[in-house]
Amino acid sequence: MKSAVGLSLLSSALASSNNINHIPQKPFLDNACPSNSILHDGECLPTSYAIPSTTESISFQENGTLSLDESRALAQQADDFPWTFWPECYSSETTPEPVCVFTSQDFANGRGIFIVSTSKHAHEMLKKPAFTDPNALSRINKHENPPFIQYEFPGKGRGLVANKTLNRGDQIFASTPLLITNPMSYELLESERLRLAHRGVSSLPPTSRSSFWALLDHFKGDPVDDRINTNAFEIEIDGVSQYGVLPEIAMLNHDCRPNAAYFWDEETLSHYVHATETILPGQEITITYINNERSRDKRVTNLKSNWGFECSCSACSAHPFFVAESDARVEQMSQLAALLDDWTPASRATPEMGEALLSLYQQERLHASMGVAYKHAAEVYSSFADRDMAIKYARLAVEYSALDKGFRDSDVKAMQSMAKDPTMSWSWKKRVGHQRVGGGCGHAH
Ligand SMILES: C[S@@+](CC[C@H](N)C(=O)[O-])C[C@H]1O[C@@H](n2cnc3c(N)ncnc32)[C@H](O)[C@@H]1O
Repeated sequence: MKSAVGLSLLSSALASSNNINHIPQKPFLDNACPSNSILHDGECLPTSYAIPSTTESISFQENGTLSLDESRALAQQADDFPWTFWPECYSSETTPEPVCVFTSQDFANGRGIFIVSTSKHAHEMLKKPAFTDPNALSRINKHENPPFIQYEFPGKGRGLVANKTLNRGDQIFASTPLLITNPMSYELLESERLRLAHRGVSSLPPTSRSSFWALLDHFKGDPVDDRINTNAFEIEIDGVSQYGVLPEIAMLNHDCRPNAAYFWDEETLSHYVHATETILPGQEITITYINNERSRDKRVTNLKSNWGFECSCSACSAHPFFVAESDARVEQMSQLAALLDDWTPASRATPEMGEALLSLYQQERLHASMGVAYKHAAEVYSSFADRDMAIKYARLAVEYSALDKGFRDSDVKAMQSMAKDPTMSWSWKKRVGHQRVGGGCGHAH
């Protein structure tokens, strides 16, 4: 299960009061240095800053002495250099190559982005449609006339409240991150990691920089690090789990029974949020920061230890009787899911179990993750060769899972195929002949 706002575990181990001052910026003076070097503190820069003729295989050296203006001028001197500033880099014994801050102020029509990563990873990102296809972001970062207003909630700070009816499947946001940071940066000295993060924020275009500084700093440590820790989403790029900060989506508060779901689209480097049920005007729009398919105590502990707040959502603050009932349902859900996941010849799974699982998800108001239950139901019906029921639930699985996992997700694609023709699914007839223990008719369809 993906986790949402998620850097706190990593950073709490590393957090300290080691605040870094903003990097001083000196005005850049046109200089009389040769074209492959630059004036710095009255001297032409050393060879580690030599400008390559191609951006493909640049290996940046550890550096850290250039002002932003100087590094902008150096970047401008290189042919086809994709970044707005010459990257500042640091390395340690455990980093395979220097970790640098790469900024593009042009990215996403001038919204900008900075990436703290190795040159190899950052240049892989440049090959994504988000950078290469001018139309890839045509539906992204459109924040005019939003379907919500910002509201201050006692005890949980700012949140977003619907100002019109949102139906299941309605898009609420689609945004690109202001920053992406690779966990490898945690292998640098903390002062160097923080320096790269501060440098990145200073290098964003002014509007995006202001959006970053307007974010909540829940833990009150280093001001940049804290904003990242409080607001980052876990995102995967080229198989590597990283952290991204998206200021619009970071305004959504947590609820264990959320009414919206999000997913990350790696190709467009965009994060989408959709309504997963009807949200009426005046209702808060919420997402989940955690896996909710666990007991209330586990959810509360997770939120407290990783995000530092007491969960006050209705599922967490209910009367102990209702909490116990909810926990029992969640436990039963996990048992049913395990039975439905058993594809051995001894499997006792039945379509009735799939129906029971769906009912429990609905009772628990876990609409945002219903895709999982619909997938189980589609597969179990397919395994008993019930074509129509497999199609019905496969269609629902696609609709719900696409909101939660994204339209490129492998489960979504598998359910799309099943909805077209269940007989081609790997699960088709897998359990025909199995006894339907405890289920209605007691025989296979
Ligand atoms: C990503 S921010 C959400 C927006 C935030 N409320 C703000 O004012 O910017 C996450 C922070 O919001 C607060 N928060 C989110 N959901 C909450 C909840 N259910 N109960 C209490 N505080 C919550 C916590 O301080 C958490 O660290």
